[in-house]
Amino acid sequence: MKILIIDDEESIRYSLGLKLSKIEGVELLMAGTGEEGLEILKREAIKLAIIDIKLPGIDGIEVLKQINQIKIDTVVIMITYMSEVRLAVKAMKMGAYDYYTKPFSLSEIKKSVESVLAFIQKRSEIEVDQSGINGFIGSDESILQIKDTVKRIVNSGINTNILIQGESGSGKEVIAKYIYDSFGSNRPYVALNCAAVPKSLQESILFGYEKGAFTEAREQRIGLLEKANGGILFLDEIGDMDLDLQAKLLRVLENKQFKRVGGTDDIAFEAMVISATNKKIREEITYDHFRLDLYYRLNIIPINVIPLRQRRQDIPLLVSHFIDYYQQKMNTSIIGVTDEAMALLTSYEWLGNVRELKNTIERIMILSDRRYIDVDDLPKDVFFEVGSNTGMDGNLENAEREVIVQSLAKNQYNITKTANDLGISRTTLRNKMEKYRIDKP
Ligand SMILES: Nc1ncnc2c1ncn2[C@@H]1O[C@H](COP(=O)(O)OP(=O)(O)OP(=O)(O)O)[C@@H](O)[C@H]1O
Repeated sequence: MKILIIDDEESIRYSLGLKLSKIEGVELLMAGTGEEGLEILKREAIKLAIIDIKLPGIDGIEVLKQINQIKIDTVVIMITYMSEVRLAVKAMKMGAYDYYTKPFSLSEIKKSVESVLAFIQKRSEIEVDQSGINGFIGSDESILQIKDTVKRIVNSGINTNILIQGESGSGKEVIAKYIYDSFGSNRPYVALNCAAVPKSLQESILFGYEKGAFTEAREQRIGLLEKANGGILFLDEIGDMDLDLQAKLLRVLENKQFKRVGGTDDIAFEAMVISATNKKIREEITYDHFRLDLYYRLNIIPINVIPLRQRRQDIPLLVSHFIDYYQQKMNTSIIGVTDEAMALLTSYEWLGNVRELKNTIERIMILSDRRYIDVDDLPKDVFFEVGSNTGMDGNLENAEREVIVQSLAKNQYNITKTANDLGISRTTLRNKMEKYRIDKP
């Protein structure tokens, strides 16, 4: 399994590398900057990335953001100083698996990495077939409206263009697939994730090329526009499309034809174009990062997916959908969620939207051997973000008290260690101990 360490401190790369290289089957890669690390992440199948938050150039949080965008399923662990634990907690909300605080014990990190690798191994065993998980689940009014819009598009039989906007992880790709499935035919479905492909390669991938068009073009290659003919072209993260290419795409959409790179023949283009973006496209237009004319062409039918926190009634539905799915795949003991845990899951902010919820359930299903997911199975950030809301009812308060008591006991009532473990500040921990009348025994 390939592990990538991104840290600008050579001594950390060296010592961590030396320790982790003792784990059997591990291949280590190193990067001193976020940019270098991202290059490696795009090129290699990295299973685990250990990333320092503070880096020269783009920082660890930005690297994590880009990992989310290019949709690789690398598990991420952040490294941070105690004084920056808040950033690490933010990273966990963005999908990081865990964080280590400096200075750390190398032996503890080795142990922890071994258990993460066991988790990754177990997860890879169930990743054989994810098709069953692709349903478009939701009964919120906004989701029903989207389903209705899709029905109308299908009934009209017209090849229109659709722009899906929504936060990262809210289900834009799921909707694109849902549209495709709703046609119920064997049309082609071709996708390009603009964030995952370097801008310099986007054109040749989309348009294809003729033999000899440029030095590396040793033979003719058919592009995605051609492959999508008669079907659907899904342009994911359209906000990351190169500006020159935006102009060329606009011409294709207007003229309904194009030429391969280095080619002279016009090729007809007749397909539905579905684009998606989590960027605020209006702002991108203001900053001249995105062409207004292309926006109008793509946005014939707008679909806006609202964040999960604005359609909380869908959370229990999604939770049981994911539990059922993983239950069947892994045959785990978990078959449901306690009321207290569901209350927390429903109140949490889910800044990473459905993706974060799905990852949370998957992780608990792999790690827990209970029958019902309970409060202390939940990641610490889910627990404490909700726990700090004032409108918490008695049950949740009891649950929070219990987690604090357990964590204090585990850490021999060491305030710093416990606060660190729980991902909250020492002051917050002290306040909570006072509120719940928890005294040192
Ligand atoms: N309504 C839904 N029903 C079932 N699963 C969903 C739903 N919405 C999202 N998911 C799941 O959540 C994860 C993220 O969804 P998806 O990739 O569609 O998000 P996205 O909006 O395209 O994200 P990004 O902007 O980062 O590309 C996927 O694993 C998907 O299966």
